[in-house]
Amino acid sequence: MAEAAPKADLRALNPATNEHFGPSFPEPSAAQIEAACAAAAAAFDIYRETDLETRAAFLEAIAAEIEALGDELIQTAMAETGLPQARITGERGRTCGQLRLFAQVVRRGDWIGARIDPALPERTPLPRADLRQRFIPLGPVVVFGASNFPLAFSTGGGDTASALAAGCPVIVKGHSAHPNTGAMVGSAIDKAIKTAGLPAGVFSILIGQQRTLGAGLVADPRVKAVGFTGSRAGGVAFMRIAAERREPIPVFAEMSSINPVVLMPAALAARAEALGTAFVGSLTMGAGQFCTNPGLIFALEGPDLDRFEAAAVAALTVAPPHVMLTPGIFGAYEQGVNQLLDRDGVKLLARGCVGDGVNQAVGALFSVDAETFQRDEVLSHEVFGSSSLIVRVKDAAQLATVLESLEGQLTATLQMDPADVEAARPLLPILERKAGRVLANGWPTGVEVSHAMVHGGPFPATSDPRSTSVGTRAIERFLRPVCYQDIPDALLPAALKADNPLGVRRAIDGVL
Ligand SMILES: NC(=O)C1=CN([C@@H]2O[C@H](COP(=O)(O)OP(=O)(O)OC[C@H]3O[C@@H](n4cnc5c(N)ncnc54)[C@H](OP(=O)(O)O)[C@@H]3O)[C@@H](O)[C@H]2O)C=CC1
Ligand SMILES: O=C(O)CCC(=O)C(=O)O
Repeated sequence: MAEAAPKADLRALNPATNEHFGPSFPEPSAAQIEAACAAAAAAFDIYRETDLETRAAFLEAIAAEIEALGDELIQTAMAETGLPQARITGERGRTCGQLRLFAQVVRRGDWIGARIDPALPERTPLPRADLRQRFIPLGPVVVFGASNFPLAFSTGGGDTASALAAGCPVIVKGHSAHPNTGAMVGSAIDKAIKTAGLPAGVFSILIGQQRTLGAGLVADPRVKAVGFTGSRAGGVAFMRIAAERREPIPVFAEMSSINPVVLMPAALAARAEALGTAFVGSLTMGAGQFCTNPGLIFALEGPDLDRFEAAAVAALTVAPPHVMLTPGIFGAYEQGVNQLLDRDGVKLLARGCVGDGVNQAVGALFSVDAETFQRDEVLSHEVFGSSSLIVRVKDAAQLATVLESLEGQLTATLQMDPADVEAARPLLPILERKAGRVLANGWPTGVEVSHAMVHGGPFPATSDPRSTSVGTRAIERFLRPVCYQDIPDALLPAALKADNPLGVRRAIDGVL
């Protein structure tokens, strides 16, 4: 097979104008990939044993350095993504808040998970050894940021924050859709590294667009885990590379979700119009470029659903178009919508306003009956953007069956009134099995960064349903337990020494 022609050096593209701007980013060479992996490996043993205060202050310094980039960062991210100022400014706040939250987690030290089962030399018939456990970080982590969150899910975003909090050096594969934003945030992290006096290999960013870059990083034997947010195809490609390595490694990929919303009968009867309008608000926000976008609505057919549809149609018809992140993402959206337009049994209810700019998504709302939905697998594929499908069900039994047929999701939502509680009860176990977050009376877009948040779920929402990519539990993905048996106190890590110099919480014989 002929080799693909080499691509021109990467330059930023403004999706609102299709014009390139800013400097060229030459593709990182094999030697640069090698150097980043070697530096991360060399930094690991030093960084993972930094004291809690140093590591926490480092995360806070990253937040401060990102803020110090000021308006130039906001303007650059806007030009590279087409996202509006308020959104990028809010995202910067979320990014820095996330780093500061992880700093608190690091200081508290609970993540170390210290456990001590003291020796029982007199126990019969066999004595017990002294057993002490703590979590240690996995090693260098490769992070693939998302195109749709150039700050909060990218270079200095959640995966980077949680991996650094755990004590893992990070190598970011900079997203080709926002190279300048990535480079600016990378330079902020470099400054924080210098301030903290840490080895340079604690963080690096390689900005490029060749498949060999990401693939080479995931295959490198010094890399011990991967964080990814993006397409199902990309996530699955990295799962495969990671599994085929001589030493397979975990991949925490957040990929594809269509986020079912169930309109329960009493709620629908009481507030069909308000629900229809609010639904379109969530669907069209940010051109629907959220993996939490409400892509599927389920409700019993009848006049209340007709009212909901009428309100949604009225709201969508006047919804303005919005430029999408990249021409590629716009093309994929158009293809997804056109595919739905061609499907047997699928009815187009409404389109949004058409604009005169390039790469502008026009919202799309469809409806289908539950039998057709269940027969046609294509109807439950994610269309990334402001497209959604209303599935009309006949009765409660069919609703349960159709929910049971769904793939794994990041979220599942119930719009419900108090009178719906008993009808919702049997649905909850199904939704728990399908999704990482179950909501009542909200819309799934907008993920809170907190301790109890789960932004995860069964495949294909993620590659590993046991964790979350948002919230403080994300640190657990990058840790593994080690048990120290009869190790002398002088050699034990500080968290496990007899006099507990770190003052961390420890479980002694299982009791905290
Ligand atoms: N689940 C979610 O949260 C999101 C899902 N998406 C989905 O992804 C689609 C494309 O968006 P995008 O953000 O570009 O996601 P991609 O999955 O295409 O890209 C994400 C990152 O992974 C890299 N990458 C992807 N596939 C490979 C591969 N096979 N080998 C090496 N590197 C790879 C990309 O490199 P490069 O920069 O060179 O392209 C990029 O850095 C959207 O249309 C949407 O369907 C998008 C954003 C968020
Ligand atoms: O809705 C959000 O705030 C986060 C969504 C998300 O994780 C994504 O779109 O990648």
